[in-house]
Amino acid sequence: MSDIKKGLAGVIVDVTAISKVNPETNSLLYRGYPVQELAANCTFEEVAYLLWHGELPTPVQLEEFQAFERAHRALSPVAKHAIDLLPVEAHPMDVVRTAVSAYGAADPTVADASPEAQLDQAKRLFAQLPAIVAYIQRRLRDEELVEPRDDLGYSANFLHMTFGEVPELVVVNAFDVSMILYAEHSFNASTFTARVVTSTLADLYSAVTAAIGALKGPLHGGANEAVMHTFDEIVFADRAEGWLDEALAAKRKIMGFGHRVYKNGDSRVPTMKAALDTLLVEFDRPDLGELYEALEKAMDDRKGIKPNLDYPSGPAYHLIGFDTELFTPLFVAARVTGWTAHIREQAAANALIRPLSEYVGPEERHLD
Ligand SMILES: CC(=O)SCCNC(=O)CCNC(=O)[C@H](O)C(C)(C)COP(=O)(O)OP(=O)(O)OC[C@H]1O[C@@H](n2cnc3c(N)ncnc32)[C@H](O)[C@@H]1OP(=O)(O)O
Ligand SMILES: O=C([O-])CC(=O)C(=O)O
Repeated sequence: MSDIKKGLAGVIVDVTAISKVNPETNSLLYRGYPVQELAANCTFEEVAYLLWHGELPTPVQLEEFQAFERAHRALSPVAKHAIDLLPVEAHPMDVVRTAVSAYGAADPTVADASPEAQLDQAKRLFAQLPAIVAYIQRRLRDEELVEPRDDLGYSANFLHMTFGEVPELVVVNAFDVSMILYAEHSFNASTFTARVVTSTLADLYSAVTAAIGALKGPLHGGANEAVMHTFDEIVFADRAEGWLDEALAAKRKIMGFGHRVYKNGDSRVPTMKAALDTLLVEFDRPDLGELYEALEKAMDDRKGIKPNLDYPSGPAYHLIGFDTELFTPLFVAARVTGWTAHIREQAAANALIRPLSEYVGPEERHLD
């Protein structure tokens, strides 16, 4: 057997200038800036701009970008129609995947792969995703669609479209931080998927739709949902150790823990945990904080495995008021920035991604 790296573990497949994940220093840089600094000082709109353009926007550029985003916030009739055709009980990740695909099929620029057209498509998808996700949430609760407000920033408007009101600033800020932290993470499975699709010269929407499919799985983005199911199972902090022992004995994977690249903790967790702490205070839920810490400690004691970003994000989205099934679609709304930055980077220096495999099936044989 030749030297096969299962899951491409440890394999460097290309270069990227978008983000740097460094497990040795436990750091994550977006275009050179530490993500913690961006989360403390920038809005998600500024970070999106940075990921696409390589530089933070000047005040004039930011104003232009905000005006564009606000002009494309209303749910597209095609996306709405596609959503309305699906059963209400369909999983929101399947619905968001379908809505993005339908939106792309109806875009007359879909076949235009020029850098300018792809940037425009990326920015429109960025503006559309809050409308898509908010509408899916409202439909699940049998509530009417809420029109966007153009006097609000991205996150405040997202929450307004979801809940029909703008929550306290502390909630908007925690949500905005989560969007920034989820925006980009180098060659993770969904981003790599987007790059593979782009490498065939398929359009941006095909690449994003495929990436949404890759994100859905619980080993990747689906873990933020699964974390909440874990908390729902355990309920009380003093049951965390016993629950964990049973789960490990049953060889269950504990969702929200472990990472392919970080082996000593995820660089984004302290920032997201701080945002979660503000929500635990705001919603007076010390019990959830105790449960969070009890499971984290038990997992560290038993396996020495640390939480990843999905661990604090799950309970944060729960406190903000989203149904659990909406957590991964929120990840989509954030990661569409990273995916589309990578799609444009792949397209600009393309090579078809087509690795080899070692054949282990039957030797050549013939029909009698
Ligand atoms: C935003 C994101 O997408 S972050 C990732 C979100 N995913 C999750 O939280 C799902 C749970 N975690 C996992 O399944 C894994 O940690 C992964 C898939 C994220 C990373 O996996 P890999 O790098 O392939 O690590 P691998 O699965 O080889 O784990 C190494 C060892 O740690 C164990 N391990 C790793 N994570 C976990 C976990 N969450 N629960 C229990 N055991 C774990 C494995 O069972 C394995 O043990 P073994 O050597 O005795 O077989
Ligand atoms: O990098 C990964 O493999 C998964 C991850 O944390 C992300 O996509 O944010």
